[in-house]
Formats: sequence, structure tokens, C-alpha cells
Amino acid sequence: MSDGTSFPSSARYGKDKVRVFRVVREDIVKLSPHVLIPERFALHLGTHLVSEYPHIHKAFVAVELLPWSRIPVSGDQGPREHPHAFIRDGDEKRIVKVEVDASKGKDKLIASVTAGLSDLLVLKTTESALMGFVRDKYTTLKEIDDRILSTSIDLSYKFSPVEIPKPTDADVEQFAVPVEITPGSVWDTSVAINARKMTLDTFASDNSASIQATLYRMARLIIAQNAHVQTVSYALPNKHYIPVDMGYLGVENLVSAQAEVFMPIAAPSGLITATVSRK
Ligand SMILES: O=c1[nH]c(=O)c2[nH]c(=O)[nH]c2[nH]1
Repeated sequence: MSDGTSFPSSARYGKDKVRVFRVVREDIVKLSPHVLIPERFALHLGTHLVSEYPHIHKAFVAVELLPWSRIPVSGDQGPREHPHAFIRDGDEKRIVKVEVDASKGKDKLIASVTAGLSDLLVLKTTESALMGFVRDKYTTLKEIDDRILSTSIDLSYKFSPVEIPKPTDADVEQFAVPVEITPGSVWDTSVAINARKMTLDTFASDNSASIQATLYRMARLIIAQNAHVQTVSYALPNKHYIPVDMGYLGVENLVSAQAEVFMPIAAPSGLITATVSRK
């Protein structure tokens, strides 16, 4: 994509330039010039549906963008990206959900857009702790000053509602993107890139007091840097890595500063979720 992520980038068709979509309305994929920008594509499709059909007053569109990139191969002139072979590296997805609301009139379209990402798996080997939490008579959890921190990040941010101009052409296919793009608005394609970057930067560089504390820092940054983002939500499962007891070998591996061998465990694990809203 033009936004710097590694998605198939061609705007033209051809054997080397195929786009793979699973959609309800195939025709709009070929017709929309906005197909590679999920927020705009979803707004275009929703706007068309409420404008075309008198009995439809709200359209809900959900788009997932999957990170396929070209396979790097060697060629006569050195390494190159293969023109028509792709690799999908990881489960991360870009997520967009749009509601186009025509219930106040077909010429008063209001859209709500929520965007974000899911299944972004991360891990850091130190600079993560969980100390000084509230204890009661049922608490068995031990304090830990140094641990592996791993999670699969789900992030969504909701923009303030936007007015969408009514299409004026006979086929109601027209969809106008504003000429001036307001920074931090739903039209600004850098919001998604920066939200991902701020999330990863903060995960890596924060000396984490808890998942909750790191989550709050990430969310605050996204709100602070995008004037039209109203709320930011994260869901962060705590993917535990437990030091293995190697005492039977005479090897100390349970003291956090010396632990080097860990076992990933699938359950039980906490799910830390929060929504941070602009005042
Ligand atoms: O950062 C954490 N927050 C928690 O709420 C929690 N609960 C838990 O068992 N481990 C952790 N870690």
C-alpha cells in the first residue's frame, strides 16, 4: 500500500497484479478507486448502498486487510521481489468497521469509523514487572520485578462522526474524498501507520510496570496525536512464559535475574482490556 505497509500495491489489473478479495459485492471492488485504503473503501461501499436502496437506512461494512507481501527471490540481476508470488508473514490484520447512517435523510449521511489492527504478536525479554498490586485474602499471585512480557495486540480507535456528501451521479457511485485532508481525521492515511508505530514503540521502550500501565501509555499517545480520534481500545492477553525449575540439574533458573529457560503456557492467562476516551 502507499502507506508504507507491505500489502500488494498495484492499482491496475493484470496477471501479476491480481487483488484477492472475499466480498459480498464483487462489482464494487472493481469500481472503487479507494479499494486499497480500507477506511475509504468501506465508506464508499456503505455510501453507495444507502444511496442506491430507498429501504436501506444504515449500512455496516467491515474490512480486514491481510499483509501479503511479494516473495523475495534471487535473479540474474540480484535479489528481487517476485511479481506474482506472495507470502503471508504472521496473523496481523488491519481492521476497519464503518457505519453509514442515512436515517436523518439520504442527503444527510453521517458515518462512524472504527479502525485498528488485530493479532499483532509481540514479546520482550525484560523491562517488564508486576509489583505493588492490590492484594486480598484470595491473592496468590507473586510480585515479579523482571519477566518476559508477551501479548497479541488488538487495537481499535474510533473517530468522531463525519458527514459524507450525497453522491450526485445517476448511479450513486460517486464518492468524494475531501481535497484538504485534516490531520488525524478519518481521511488521514497516516493515522493507521502512526497508531501501529506508537503501539510498537511504546511496547518496546516502556519499562513496563504492568500491562495496564503500558496499555494506558499507548492509548494516551494515539489520542494525543490524532485530533479526531475519540476513543482508543486495546485488548491485550497476557501470554505467560514461566521460568522452568532446573534445580534437579543444580541450575538456578527460578530467580528472575538469572532465568534463561522459559516455557510458554497457553492457560490460564489474563486478558487486559481498556478503553481510553478523550475528555
Ligand atoms: O501486567 C499484568 N497485569 C495483570 O493484571 C496481571 N495478572 C497476572 O496474573 N499477571 C499480570 N500482569
